[in-house]
Amino acid sequence: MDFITSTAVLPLLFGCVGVFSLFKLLQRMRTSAYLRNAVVVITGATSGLGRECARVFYTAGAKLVLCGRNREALEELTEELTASLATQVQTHRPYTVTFDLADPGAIVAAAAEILQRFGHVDVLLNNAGISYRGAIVDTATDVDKKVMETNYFGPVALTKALLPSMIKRRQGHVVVISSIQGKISIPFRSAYAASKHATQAFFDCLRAEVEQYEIQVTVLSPGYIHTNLSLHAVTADGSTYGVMDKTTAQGRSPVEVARDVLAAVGKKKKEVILADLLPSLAIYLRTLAPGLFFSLMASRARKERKSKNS
Ligand SMILES: NC(=O)C1=CN([C@@H]2O[C@H](COP(=O)(O)OP(=O)(O)OC[C@H]3O[C@@H](n4cnc5c(N)ncnc54)[C@H](OP(=O)(O)O)[C@@H]3O)[C@@H](O)[C@H]2O)C=CC1
Ligand SMILES: CCCCCCCCCCCCCCCC(=O)OCC(=O)COP(=O)(O)O
Repeated sequence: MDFITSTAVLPLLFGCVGVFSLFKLLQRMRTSAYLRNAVVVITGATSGLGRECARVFYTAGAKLVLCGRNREALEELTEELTASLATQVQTHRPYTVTFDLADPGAIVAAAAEILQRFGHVDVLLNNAGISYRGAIVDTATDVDKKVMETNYFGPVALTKALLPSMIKRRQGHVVVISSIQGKISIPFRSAYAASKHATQAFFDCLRAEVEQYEIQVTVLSPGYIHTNLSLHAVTADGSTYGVMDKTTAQGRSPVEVARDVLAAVGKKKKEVILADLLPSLAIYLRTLAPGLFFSLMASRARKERKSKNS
């Protein structure tokens, strides 16, 4: 046994570790080469995941275009990034563009400004989004529209505004942050889940249509992340929810998720689920045993209503 361990198993083990490490190193080098000096547009850069994505893409040497509605927050982030310690690659001072994704005219103007300034976009990271809490029966249709405008029509319009220049160059990468709720629908999230399902569908269609131009499309579906999403969520009457939910507070660190986003973009992944086992299994359950999934969701709705009323 000792003989086998020393003569065969150990060298094989070291060999495997060596090959794996080399593979990882090559992957990191490929990501780094892909993003160095690349023009990367990030929406929702003022907070949460977008802010952390800004950090990792900046450190990778990308030429960032930071987008959001809050000019001051964008300027603050720019100063913070440029003041950060030297990295291994040359970094670039981010450019900021302020616009509301619910304003179609502002989106077209922002895309024109970005193209005027940089000539092209290498990576568009559609990250901005808003969540919602409420019962369908109580929810004003304007609330449904607001969520769809921010999470669906806004990213669609921005993508369409930048797509012709990507097609012309036969180069570009469209990335979208969807959600596990783009795959399964849970009670009291109707507008949010609908907007994320629509996002998934649209960008799946886009992927197929632009493959001929060598344009990449990556859809990422995270589970809970510890950001301000629940604080910023809109409720049935249009007011802000303003609560840090336990599920959000116990979610993954946005720093870690941003690293996963960077890796997925670097590897030009088509789709990535960034969630724990249970939500990932729930996606399979929805497909393979929909009746059981619907019963579980109905029970979840009953429990949630009961705890709200008690
Ligand atoms: N946190 C979570 O548990 C999960 C989040 N996600 C997704 O991650 C993405 C980022 O959210 P997260 O960081 O968590 O949440 P945050 O609330 O922390 O950040 C949301 C960002 O979106 C921007 N935004 C919201 N509305 C608009 C608008 N109308 N126009 C332009 N920008 C807007 C905000 O900018 P500002 O208000 O300054 O304009 C902010 O920068 C979202 O798409 C979300 O659905 C997916 C799965 C889980
Ligand atoms: C084979 C056994 C399978 C067992 C599956 C049981 C079903 C469990 C249901 C799990 C539901 C998970 C919901 C996850 C939701 C989520 O991660 O959402 C991410 C977000 O976008 C969060 O937004 P929110 O505004 O809702 O905080």
